[in-house]
Amino acid sequence: MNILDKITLDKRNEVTLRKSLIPTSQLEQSVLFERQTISLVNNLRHSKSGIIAEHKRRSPSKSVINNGLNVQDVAKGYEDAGVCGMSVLTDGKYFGGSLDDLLTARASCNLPLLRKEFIIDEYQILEAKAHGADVILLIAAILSRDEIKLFSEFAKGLNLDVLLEVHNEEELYKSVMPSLDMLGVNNRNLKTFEVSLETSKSLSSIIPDDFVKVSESGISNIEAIKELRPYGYQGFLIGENFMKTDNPGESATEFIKSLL
Ligand SMILES: O=C(O)c1ccccc1NCC(=O)[C@H](O)[C@H](O)COP(=O)(O)O
Repeated sequence: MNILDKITLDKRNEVTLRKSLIPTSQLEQSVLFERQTISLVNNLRHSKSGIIAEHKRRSPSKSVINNGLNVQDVAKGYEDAGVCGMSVLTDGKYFGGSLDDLLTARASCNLPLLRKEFIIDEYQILEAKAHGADVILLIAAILSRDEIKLFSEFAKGLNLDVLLEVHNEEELYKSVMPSLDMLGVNNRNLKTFEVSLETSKSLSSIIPDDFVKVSESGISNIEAIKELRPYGYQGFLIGENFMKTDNPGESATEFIKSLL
């Protein structure tokens, strides 16, 4: 069983439990449910850096990255650095995140926030909206085409942007549809955890121009971004490179300064 299968299996049990504890009507009554969302895709279209900076305490590939930070400082630091958006991992078991992290990030900055989660149920999209997210992630490797259509249309109905993540050609061909805003290529091989920018480069030409292209994972220097831009990438999702430092906001500031 690969890591995504394991995560998805656990997620199904987790979502069943969460649904039994908090009814959808309660999520829909959250004050944040009525808030006007901020579009990440618009920011990326007009940005010079295209950086989406992530809050990530640990991961299956790296175990601990950084447990000593608070979300508020990280969110404010990223906003001051001038990133386009912030990604907040909300999975607890594998990434050490939570919906509280999303809520804290929402209270701390005005950046578009991506709920970085393994979405397998519409309920998680309602949770995202109720906790201040502007964007959801859908992962093609764990969803059928029908599920991608259902979840992306549901998210668009809530004024959320949709980032669809693929790892290969097959996932890309299966997923392309008008209810997506951004197509993300994940450079991390989930069997070996190796990262290679070649994945983004090789898939770029088959991503239709209607979508903003985002390269995800393993971006650790500005040279990577300079290499990826000629392939049409406008968004760059960076986690570990910032989070492994004592001050992710400062690292993002330095990174963006040397990029522009
Ligand atoms: O990061 C992992 O080890 C991982 C393992 C299995 C599924 C997903 C995983 N990561 C989620 C992400 O997409 C990354 O956190 C994100 O792209 C940032 O990557 P990085 O800059 O390499 O931290």
